[in-house]
Amino acid sequence: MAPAAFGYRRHPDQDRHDPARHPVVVVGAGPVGLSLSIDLAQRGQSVVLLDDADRIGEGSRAICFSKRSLEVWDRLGVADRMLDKGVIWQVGKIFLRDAMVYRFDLLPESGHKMPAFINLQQYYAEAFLLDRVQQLPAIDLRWRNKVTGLAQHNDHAVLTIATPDGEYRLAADYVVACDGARSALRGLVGAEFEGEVFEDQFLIADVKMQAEFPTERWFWFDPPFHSGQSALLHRQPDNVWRIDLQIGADADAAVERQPENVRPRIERMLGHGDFSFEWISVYKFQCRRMQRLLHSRVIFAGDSAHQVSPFGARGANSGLEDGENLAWKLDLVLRGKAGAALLSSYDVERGQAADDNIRASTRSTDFIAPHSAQERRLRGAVLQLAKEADFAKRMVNAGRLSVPSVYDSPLSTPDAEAWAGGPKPGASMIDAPLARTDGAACYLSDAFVAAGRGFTLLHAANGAALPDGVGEIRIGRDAPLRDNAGHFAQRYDASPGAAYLLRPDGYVAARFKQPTPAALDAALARARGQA
Ligand SMILES: O=C(O)CCc1cccc(O)c1
Repeated sequence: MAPAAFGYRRHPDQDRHDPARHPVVVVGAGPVGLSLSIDLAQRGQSVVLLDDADRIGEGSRAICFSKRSLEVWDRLGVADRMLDKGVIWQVGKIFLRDAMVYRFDLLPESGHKMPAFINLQQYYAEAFLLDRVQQLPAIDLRWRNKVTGLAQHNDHAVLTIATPDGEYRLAADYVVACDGARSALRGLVGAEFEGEVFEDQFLIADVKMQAEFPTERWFWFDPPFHSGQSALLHRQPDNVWRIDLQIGADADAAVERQPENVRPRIERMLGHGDFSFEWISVYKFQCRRMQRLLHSRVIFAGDSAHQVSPFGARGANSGLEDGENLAWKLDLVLRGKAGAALLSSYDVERGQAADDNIRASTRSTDFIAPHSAQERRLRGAVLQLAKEADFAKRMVNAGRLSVPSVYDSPLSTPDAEAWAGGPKPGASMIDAPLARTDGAACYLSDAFVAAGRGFTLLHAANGAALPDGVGEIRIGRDAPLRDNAGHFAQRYDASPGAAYLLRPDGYVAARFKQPTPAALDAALARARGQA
């Protein structure tokens, strides 16, 4: 797909002597910056969104978007388009040479609005997000605005921005850096990435062809078509297939990415030459993060803050989760309804998530690219055993796929009662199928949006008085929503009277078997960073 280009337009801010002041400036109009801007705008904030390019990203880059990301996008009003265009999948298969050793299903149960994953080229995701941005007048998107300078003050930051008309300055209460792995803002705050860059290299090719492979994730160790290395295959829309081939530490990236050198590798894999290239790149796995995501008035989200290997699909998905975690907190802080403690919890929670992701990504990278002959022998034994033995299947790590982290958070109220199941404080809500009083089917995730996407009390109708400003999802025989199939009761261990206090990002702040007004008030204050 030819990338859509957007024109630079001079803004009146550029003619001011003193910098214009805005509540939030988001830097970077990739999936994370676009989604965060939409979220903030939907919460009533005005956002200036800057991008140094004049077009959406070329090449496919991220392709796998998780259930959690789709739930975020559903709240932002864009999931339908992503689902319509994307290819839905939930099954993965792992092969050793040409024999399958392991099969997994990422969503074996029904009753969820969103699928386990979709594959969708990043340029489509960005195009759909941009269309949504254009429906929201609160977002002022400025192309070819490149951040070149930063001055931090007590209660604001001032950015210097280069444009085709020269430089201007812009002040913001908060700047959110969604400007990607090569973040200019990370350099401007003087922060470095800390972590590992792995030596092994991978060749990515997006190949256009007619093929009958099922819509599943296929991963090979030591395949006959690429001996001694690993390979990955994913279907994308428009008959485009993502192929990742491990090419080792010594490969010359500049030579390997030449189409005439890629072609024979792909022909060996497919057994024919009836394809064309859409995109080719070579990358090294990196597992690293900034030590702090908050730098005074500049907040980092997505690849500017942390990087992981593509395997596991944690890059874009964790960036979208950063955005969702930040949007409601920034909104409350900008409204003067919460203070610095709430923003600090972004650093705590998303820092933990970055560590989880880096840990998972490092483990799978070590499995895919062993460091020594001994590690390679051990891996060979695990793969052989995995054909028969369940314990060995669990040890095969070809990049387990992105799941949301469970936060050990200062915003959570620990359980005071014993629960047999259900999402615990710090975990994200789980979807469930429900019915309205007229019998129409809906999902718990729909009810959360309908309740206003603020703090929400989700309860098995208990007559509890709602704290001020809290939305409600009431489920029960005499309530607006029914749990006819019992999925809600089972997924939430929800006996009559049980209540979950949900945060605006759908995470559980607290839960009670029989809440009292005092317990709810205390949990709410804590979840707002006030305790
Ligand atoms: O299936 C996976 O583990 C992720 C696939 C993926 C995602 C992003 C880039 C890429 O080359 C592969």
